Amino acid sequence: MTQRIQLAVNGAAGRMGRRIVALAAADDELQIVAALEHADSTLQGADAGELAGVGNLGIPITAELVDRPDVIIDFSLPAGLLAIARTCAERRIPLVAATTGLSQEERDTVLATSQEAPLILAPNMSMAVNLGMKLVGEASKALNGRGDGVDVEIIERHHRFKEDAPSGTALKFGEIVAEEMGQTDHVHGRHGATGKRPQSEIGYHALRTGDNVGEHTIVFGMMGETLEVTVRGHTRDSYAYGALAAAKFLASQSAGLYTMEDVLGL
Ligand SMILES: NC(=O)C1=CN([C@@H]2O[C@H](COP(=O)(O)OP(=O)(O)OC[C@H]3O[C@@H](n4cnc5c(N)ncnc54)[C@H](OP(=O)(O)O)[C@@H]3O)[C@@H](O)[C@H]2O)C=CC1
Ligand SMILES: O=C(O)C1=N[C@H](C(=O)O)C[C@H](O)C1
Repeated sequence: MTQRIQLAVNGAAGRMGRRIVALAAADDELQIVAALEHADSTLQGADAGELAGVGNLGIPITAELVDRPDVIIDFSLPAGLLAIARTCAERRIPLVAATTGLSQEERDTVLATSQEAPLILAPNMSMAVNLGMKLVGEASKALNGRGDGVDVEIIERHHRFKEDAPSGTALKFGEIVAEEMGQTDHVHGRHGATGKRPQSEIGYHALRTGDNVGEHTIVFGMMGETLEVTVRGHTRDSYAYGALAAAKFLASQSAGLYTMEDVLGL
């Protein structure tokens, strides 16, 4: 029998961490070897499988990574990602980094990990969202320079518990559009006497309602017609399956920066 890929999960007691634990526990190619949380977590010592609803796995939530797993998946907070990225660089452990809400400086710090270890840093691991990014890139290229102008607005909806806005995915969509169309002003919501809308803007609108697991709509508004690209998550497993695929991909790579396009073959 081939050796299973030994997986550690950072943020293992969170909404995403629990889905990663549950799906990895049912995956013949993976073995969960560590479930990490910050030292102050009230869930220290609890069994990761029990928390994830898949029964006792004999893997307690802990703050310390004792052994060297083949790969780590992180869904935590910026501070948690920065700490685990440091560990991955020191021990040359492949890292799938999914946490959003990083400052530019934090992002650069995490990206530097790729000099020592294989790294994917992606705001969204879902197949549909990553395909949506390709489609939005194509649309932006095709619409660039259109005579009567194209107004791009990005609307995202997430659950009430989300701690960052706009979503990392919305920002990435904006980056993709701006790369093709050249908008330089990124505007977050509008209020008051805004004046006419300049073509140099991309507008971002973050809705926070109930238990929404994530929706993104990219609006290309023109004179006479509108094109919209929408991606809707139905469950968190859309992200979790992508993260597990990324972990399997990354476990056998050498140090460097990889993308979800590499993983998904897009
Ligand atoms: N790339 C992608 O595809 C996706 C990315 N995300 C991103 O993943 C992140 C987590 O989302 P979600 O699971 O919903 O959030 P949760 O708040 O449910 O989970 C985060 C977990 O990380 C824990 N944590 C906090 N600080 C640390 C630390 N220093 N070290 C280790 N663990 C820590 C939290 O503990 P405590 O609750 O005690 O603070 C919590 O258990 C967010 O940034 C979100 O935007 C989410 C979905 C998809
Ligand atoms: O916090 C979430 O839930 C999500 N966060 C990610 C983001 O900020 O883009 C990805 C997904 O939309 C779910």
